[in-house]
Amino acid sequence: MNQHLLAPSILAADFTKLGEAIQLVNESEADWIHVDIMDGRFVPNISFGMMVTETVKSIAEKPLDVHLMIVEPEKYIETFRKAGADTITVHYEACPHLHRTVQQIKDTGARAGVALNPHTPVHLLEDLIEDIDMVLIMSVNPGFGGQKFIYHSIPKIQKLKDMITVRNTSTLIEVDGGVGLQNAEKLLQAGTDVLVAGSSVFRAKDPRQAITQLKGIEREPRHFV
Ligand SMILES: O=C(CO)[C@H](O)[C@H](O)COP(=O)(O)O
Repeated sequence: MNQHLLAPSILAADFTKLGEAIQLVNESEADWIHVDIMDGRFVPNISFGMMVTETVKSIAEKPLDVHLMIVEPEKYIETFRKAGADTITVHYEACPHLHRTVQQIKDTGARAGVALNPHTPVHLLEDLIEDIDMVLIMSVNPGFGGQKFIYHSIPKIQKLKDMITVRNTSTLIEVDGGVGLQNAEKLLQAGTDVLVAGSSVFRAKDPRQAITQLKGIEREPRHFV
């Protein structure tokens, strides 16, 4: 049995009480704080940027998992690292020179993640998987919280897990979008290491209890055939 990580996404928090939301995560069993950066170009929505990230970092007691849903992410990697990002994830679809961008993230000392939109197949990472610390499988189309989970993400996670197992790399698999108690066990069983949960934590009646429940799910290792 190996324990998964949980990263509550502050996109779903009440922004008038963002400090309280961070405090709640600080005091909980959650592992990371997921920070969604949206630019209104790569995705149709605009969220927040480096100044909010820096403010979150100033009170966060857990690592910041920064997901850049932006075009030309290579222009902002050092800035987000300085703002406090511990993991920086860029989109496959936004990076024509992904190998270079991954190295750029690593050079800052941050963990390097690559996100795949729902339509992007995992085999496209075959020639880069050894260099990536984490692959983020988007299980909704990026841009908004509270969307319906796309079921096809599960076989995709299994394929990615098989690729990671064959290559014997320590790459983590993170899943983001529509994640909650209703599908977490299946996601973990398929090979997920990190669950991102927005609405299912911050829109829950009792967010603290939601975190405890999402962390409490156990998984047996999936046997590779
Ligand atoms: O990246 C995101 C949207 O682009 C969010 O992190 C994700 O959607 C989480 O929100 P929810 O758990 O409410 O689906």
